[in-house]
Amino acid sequence: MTRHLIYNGFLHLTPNHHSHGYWRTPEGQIQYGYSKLDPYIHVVKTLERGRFDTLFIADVSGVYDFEHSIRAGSQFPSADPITIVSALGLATEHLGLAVTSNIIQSPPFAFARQLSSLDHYTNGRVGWNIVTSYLTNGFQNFGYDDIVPHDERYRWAQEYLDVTYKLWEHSWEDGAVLHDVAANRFFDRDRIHRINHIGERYKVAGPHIVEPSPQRTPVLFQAGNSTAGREFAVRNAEVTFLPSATPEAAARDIAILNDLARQNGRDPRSLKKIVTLSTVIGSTEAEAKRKQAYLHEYTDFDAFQAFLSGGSGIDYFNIPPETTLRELKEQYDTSEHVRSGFRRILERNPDVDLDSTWGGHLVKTALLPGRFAGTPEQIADEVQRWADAGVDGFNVVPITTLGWWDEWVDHVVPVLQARGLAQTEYAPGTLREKLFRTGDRLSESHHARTIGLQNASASRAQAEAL
Ligand SMILES: Cc1cc2nc3c(=O)[nH]c(=O)nc-3n(C[C@H](O)[C@H](O)[C@H](O)COP(=O)(O)O)c2cc1C
Repeated sequence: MTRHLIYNGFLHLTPNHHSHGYWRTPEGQIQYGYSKLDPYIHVVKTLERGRFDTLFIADVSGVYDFEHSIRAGSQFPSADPITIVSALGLATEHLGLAVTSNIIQSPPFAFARQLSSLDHYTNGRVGWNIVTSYLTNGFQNFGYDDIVPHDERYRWAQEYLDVTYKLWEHSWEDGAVLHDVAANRFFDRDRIHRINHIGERYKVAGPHIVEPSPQRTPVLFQAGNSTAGREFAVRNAEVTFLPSATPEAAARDIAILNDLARQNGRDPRSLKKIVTLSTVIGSTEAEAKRKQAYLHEYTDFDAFQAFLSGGSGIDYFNIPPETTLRELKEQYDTSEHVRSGFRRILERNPDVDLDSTWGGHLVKTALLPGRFAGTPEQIADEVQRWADAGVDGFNVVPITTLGWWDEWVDHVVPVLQARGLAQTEYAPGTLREKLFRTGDRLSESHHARTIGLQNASASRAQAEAL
């Protein structure tokens, strides 16, 4: 393989991630096992068999709406991804394990401690999908009356990250672990520092209370393609998810991000750009299309609309289906929720007619899983098109989060491997080393490394007084 394309298995610990309504088919009922551990063990073993880079667990900390998403089990309920990582780590040897965690649900000190612990227990295979949360109900579950405005969430996220960076990268110097029996020193207290972070939202003394893990900072994943989202990505992310719906759109999005990275003094290659790949696999094209039609037939459009409404802040149920895409686009541009979402919908079809109606568009393009239906060879062609546009990899979206992966691994992966589009063996080392081949740690020029500890000398004095 000339270029390492990244493959993430994308799922959510919930009955229905993106195939809203499919649970009503005999095939979809495998999702009844969503709250058990064993089916996920099978998933990660399958992903590892298929040499996937990472299991990527999505998460929300609230409900999309109180009607259809609850009735249909659409991203409701949602178990905490962090709780499953130790178990999945034990069942695997190489697979990266990336969890989504938003900035509202746990204070940065507690979260940094959890991720350091997991990075130890998985020998350095942990990643973090940094999200700011887009659900109003999510904010209401953590003491807010309403969603915090979009750009303010990104400022908040930066402070949250800065606290975790100080804990992961700066609280413990290299060489702090001594195990020196003769000197009676397990640790070198002079190399372990309080961080004394005092910011707008957080006041955290430290020191970090987990010793540095193999990667220190977990591999940083992020999505968000608004202006604020892109700035956040080039400052922090190592892997970013593009909303691009076509290879042409991806090439444009990549060029914008690369320019921004360069302006920020960052090597654009250090930021991997990946897209969503959702497929229906058939042994013939006709079979794939039949399966896609079946998926479509069982789509629960009310649940799908609730999902779109909760994420966008636009109540589609109160918008007449004859509303034009142009009118909706204007609302999305100023929405406090997900700004790049509607752009993705528009770009799915580059020739989209802005004067066409929302109702027509919904029916035509509802299917996230199954956006591309074809044979393994056709899927490999599609992968090649994206790779040629410059994307670094894919979030593979299954039809059902449980059970479906064998089909991909048995039928698609061998074709991808034969064409040099997927790895046949894992590289050794931590997740970061596997993905970037530049070592276990974040690069020295990354903001997390350069931020240092303000008042480092004061912190050292305080550390001495520990
Ligand atoms: C592939 C992908 C996965 C995402 N997963 C989650 C998730 O699990 N939880 C979440 O709250 N947001 C998730 N998001 C939403 C992003 O975190 C972000 O809110 C969104 O991309 C909009 O950002 P923007 O307004 O800067 O464009 C995901 C987005 C993408 C494209």
